[in-house]
Amino acid sequence: MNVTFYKYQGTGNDFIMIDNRELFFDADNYALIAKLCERRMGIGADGLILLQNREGYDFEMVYYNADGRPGSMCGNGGRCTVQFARQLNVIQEKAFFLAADGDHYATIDSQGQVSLKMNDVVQVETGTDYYFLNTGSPHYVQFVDALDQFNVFAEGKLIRYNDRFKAEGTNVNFAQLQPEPQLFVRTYERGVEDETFSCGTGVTATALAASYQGATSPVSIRTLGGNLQVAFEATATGFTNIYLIGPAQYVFTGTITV
Ligand SMILES: N[C@H](CCC[C@H](N)C(=O)O)C(=O)O
Repeated sequence: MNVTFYKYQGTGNDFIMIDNRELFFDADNYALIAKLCERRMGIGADGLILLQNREGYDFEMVYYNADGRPGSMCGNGGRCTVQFARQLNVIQEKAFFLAADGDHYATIDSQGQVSLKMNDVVQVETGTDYYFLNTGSPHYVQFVDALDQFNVFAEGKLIRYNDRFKAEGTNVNFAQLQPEPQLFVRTYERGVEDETFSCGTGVTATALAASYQGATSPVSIRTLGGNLQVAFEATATGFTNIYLIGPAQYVFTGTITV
């Protein structure tokens, strides 16, 4: 079978996008998805996304981590799927779509920046040296010094595989407050099991955590793959009106025989 795919990236978090409106691609073939995401034997990506029809929505986003397993919400992938839906003429500059964590609204501005509304965060666990919250995916957030030199892979892996998290996994974000942009974030991603250049739900979680350390909305964030913004309002126990804003870019298209 020939599979036509589109490669997209959002601040360096890269995805294989497949137009599956006709359901030609077997969404349960996790081994094939892992193979396509593999960087030496396949196309190479941090994740794979199927764009599908869904009644009552412009489209549905079906997201898989690079290991082939169905993921939870992916913020950069969500922004890329919105841009992909526009390339396919499924939407113009506004979208209402379904993802793993529920409904999402998004808009694309004239600069190509995609603003994605994230689900409300109802609670934030605050530990002695960490925050733990769910922004569509689970995120552990720790503030550190000298983040440029920090071993994100080794330290992130230790937390992701500790007794608390090893069964379900968690994404692990390390962050540093700085003058401009306000925040620098690096993320070890579950399901990729490595540091990625950027993680949208992770940047969102870290911006919310940073508000307890004095950061104010909108928070500007630097990742290894570019800059993002997160806007939000605090509630009694969490946050509402959360937006993840940044670029989402088409890279190339191709066909692979599987
Ligand atoms: N890169 C994604 C996160 C994927 C979440 C996934 N790694 C998981 O929780 O299993 C993002 O931009 O939000």
